[in-house]
Amino acid sequence: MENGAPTAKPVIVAIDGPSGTGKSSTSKAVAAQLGLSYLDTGAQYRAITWWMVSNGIDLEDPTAIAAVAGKPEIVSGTDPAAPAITVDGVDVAGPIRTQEVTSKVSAVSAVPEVRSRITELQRSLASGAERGIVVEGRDIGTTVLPDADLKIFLTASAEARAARRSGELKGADVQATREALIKRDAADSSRKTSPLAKADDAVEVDTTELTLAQVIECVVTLVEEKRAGK
Ligand SMILES: Nc1ncnc2c1ncn2[C@@H]1O[C@H](COP(=O)(O)OP(=O)(O)O)[C@@H](O)[C@H]1O
Ligand SMILES: Nc1ccn([C@H]2C[C@H](O)[C@@H](COP(=O)(O)OP(=O)(O)O)O2)c(=O)n1
Repeated sequence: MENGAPTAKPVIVAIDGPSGTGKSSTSKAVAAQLGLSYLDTGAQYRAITWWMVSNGIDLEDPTAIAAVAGKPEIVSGTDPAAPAITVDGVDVAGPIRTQEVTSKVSAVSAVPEVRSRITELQRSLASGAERGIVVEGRDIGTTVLPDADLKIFLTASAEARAARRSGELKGADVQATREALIKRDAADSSRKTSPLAKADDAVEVDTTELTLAQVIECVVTLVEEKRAGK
């Protein structure tokens, strides 16, 4: 605090939506631009899934998943310029993005014991962010941080999302990517515990026809308006 000026109240921003709508790229850029922390909650669910796969846990059996949900120590960095994630001290930023983890993460993240463990980590990171934080995921506005200052729900057509994702996975078939995306969204939206859903008080932004720069600008403006009390 300089010259006795009051420190700005930390701002909590929740960004939810299905896969490929732009949550990670938007959240990282908004956090960097506004000097806030950043948390990728999907990376945490991927990390616990990676640990389960590496330890041979039967992922068809929710009881087996629940029994070991408390075992791995997951540590997330919150610097938007260098998002980091470790499991029991091992850097898993690369391994959590494999096709195998992607195809299994919905089954693991549907287990209530996994969700309560990860939700606790998320709340602790959010409350410790001095200047505020942008947290992206599926249930942030509805369940993890229902009192967030601003909630955004990003959407985009399945075609746009599949094209974006297959662009990332160099050479991936757009049709196959589209089907895998739709299947994962359906699983994430239909699970019993904190499914992917738009909070009643979230602002919905359809990014189908917007560039990433336009989405970032839109969210930055919404945060600034909130901070100004508009
Ligand atoms: N509005 C947009 N227009 C075009 N491409 C986008 C847009 N938003 C994100 N992307 C690209 O789409 C891909 C998926 O975005 P990402 O932020 O990872 O989505 P999510 O976190 O919702 O799954 C990335 O390669 C990103 O650069
Ligand atoms: N808050 C969250 C975030 C992610 N998940 C689950 C469901 C998602 O399919 C996976 C992976 O999330 P991630 O955001 O990495 O997915 P994308 O491939 O970027 O779309 O994790 C969740 O259940 N709750």
